Amino acid sequence: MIKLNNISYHIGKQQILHDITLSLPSEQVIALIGPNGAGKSTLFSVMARLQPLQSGQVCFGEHDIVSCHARTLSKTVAMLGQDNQVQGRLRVHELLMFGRYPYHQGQPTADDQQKVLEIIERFELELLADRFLSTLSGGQRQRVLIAMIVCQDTPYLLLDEPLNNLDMYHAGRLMRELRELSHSQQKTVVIVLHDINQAAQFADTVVTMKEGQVMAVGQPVDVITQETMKQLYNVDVTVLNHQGRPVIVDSV
Ligand SMILES: Nc1ncnc2c1ncn2[C@@H]1O[C@H](COP(=O)(O)OP(=O)(O)OP(=O)(O)O)[C@@H](O)[C@H]1O
Repeated sequence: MIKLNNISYHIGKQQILHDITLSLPSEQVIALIGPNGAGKSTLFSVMARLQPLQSGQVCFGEHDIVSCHARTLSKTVAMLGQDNQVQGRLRVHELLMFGRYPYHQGQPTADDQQKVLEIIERFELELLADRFLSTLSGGQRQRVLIAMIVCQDTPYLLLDEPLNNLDMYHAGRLMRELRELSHSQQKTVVIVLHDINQAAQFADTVVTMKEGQVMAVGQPVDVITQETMKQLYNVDVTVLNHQGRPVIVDSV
């Protein structure tokens, strides 16, 4: 379980996060949705200790991020940010091996090699594995970055808009892989999505955020409603139902 207690965050005089208290269940895909500027990325950065925790408490299972050793945290939670600059002349398989760094500390073992191969297969990266990152398209690079995060093999994954640049096939494949990882490998995947229908189709739990606050938490069918979409995004939508899950259609 991920527990957030009374998280507030300021940048200068501006309050970005307002007293967020939230418990997120384990072994689920949890979609975090909300309008631009709601504070989703800021919350992720605080949770992954990329930004200082100014107030409150964040726990991933038994690990409190404040008292947790850096190496333990890197084996507990992995985060894909929105702004991913990969520097240097690296091949895809070399980047994936970086994801294993918390385990091998610079000296990869056969287990690390095996994990990288498994992830290459899982994410259908065979044809890209020997390519230099600088030669990849935007979507290919995004797929490789996600694969690197999964290589870290942490029980908790925070993915900020991972569907950016992905085509329909790869977006669907990724969401299915994440669901598979959560349900069969006991991963807890929290994922920021702007595509509400992806959240509706694949998430076990949906969390909505607006203006630095959590508005609602629940199953897609309970959270993704006409009223919620109006409240969050100020858009009028029609909500259909497909196999027990909502599908939204913009009514304008
Ligand atoms: N370095 C900064 N200085 C000032 N304000 C900032 C800074 N970083 C973020 N903010 C503000 O904090 C708020 C939350 O930003 P954040 O990036 O967390 O939102 P988000 O929900 O991830 O948005 P998006 O969906 O657009 O990615 C926004 O109003 C943003 O302008």
